[in-house]
Amino acid sequence: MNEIEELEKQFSPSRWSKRFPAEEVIQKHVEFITKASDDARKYIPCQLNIPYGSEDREKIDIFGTDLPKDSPIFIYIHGGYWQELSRELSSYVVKPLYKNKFKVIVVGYTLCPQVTLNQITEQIKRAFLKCIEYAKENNSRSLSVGGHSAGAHLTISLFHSLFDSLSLSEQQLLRGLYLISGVYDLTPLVRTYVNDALKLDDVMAKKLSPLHQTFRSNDGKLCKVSFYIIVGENDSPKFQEQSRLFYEKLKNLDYTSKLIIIKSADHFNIVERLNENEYEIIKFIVDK
Ligand SMILES: N[C@@H](CC(=O)c1ccccc1NC=O)C(=O)O
Repeated sequence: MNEIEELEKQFSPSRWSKRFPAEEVIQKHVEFITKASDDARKYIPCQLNIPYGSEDREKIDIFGTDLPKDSPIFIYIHGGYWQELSRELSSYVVKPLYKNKFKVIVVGYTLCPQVTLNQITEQIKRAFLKCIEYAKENNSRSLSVGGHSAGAHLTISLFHSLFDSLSLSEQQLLRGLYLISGVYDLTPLVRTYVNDALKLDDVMAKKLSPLHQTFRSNDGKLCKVSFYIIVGENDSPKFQEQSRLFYEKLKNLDYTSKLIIIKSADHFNIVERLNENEYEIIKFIVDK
């Protein structure tokens, strides 16, 4: 394999599953998330399609609208290399958290190449501000955010660009960030198929990479947010390495962080299992 082929393999999560061959693992993933997401919308009281902007996909879905008003909130940002999937296909994460009396907000955003990745980060900021507004109106006890793959990148980008400008009471609302199989360095993607839709150059890729961005140090542990950097045992070596490096970066800056390797999980069942009550990530979210 030449260097580019090796890079493409490292950044093709489907090629590292030990359960199914590449095409099959994606097909099964989409089947699973479609069915489980439909079920969530059918059985869990929700308010769908709440706009946070004027674009078609600038909407959030709120689940658990029958729960006590001040219930804790979990916000979910889906993955798909910023160019696939949707919030409609992502309500499969709701059920176990709902059973644990969490409201879940699933965030939609426009995909590349219709918009740039930088524009997506701006959309996510606006979506999050809408969630904060909702949390304040409802006197919510806490707000946590979780993202998968590209969604983990968007989650940490949100923290990087927005956290310091929140009021103290808004900052104190934020409890945990759950970064699942995330992408933290975008520079290797520039030379792969992923960039056909992203159209990033080296400068922009670096600017948007959490591993290259400057985070202020958490002196005195003023920021109380807990970071969970989670990656699958069967994610590619590059994905595992990026998670480890990002965890080390946060740790060195004194943020409360935990690195969690999920045994026998690949890039896809690591999030599919958010549909299971006994899953360890659910316990991390609920027990914190
Ligand atoms: N083309 C990719 C697909 C992919 O990366 C993906 C698919 C669904 C959900 C998340 C994904 N990855 C990152 O956001 C692959 O080969 O696995």
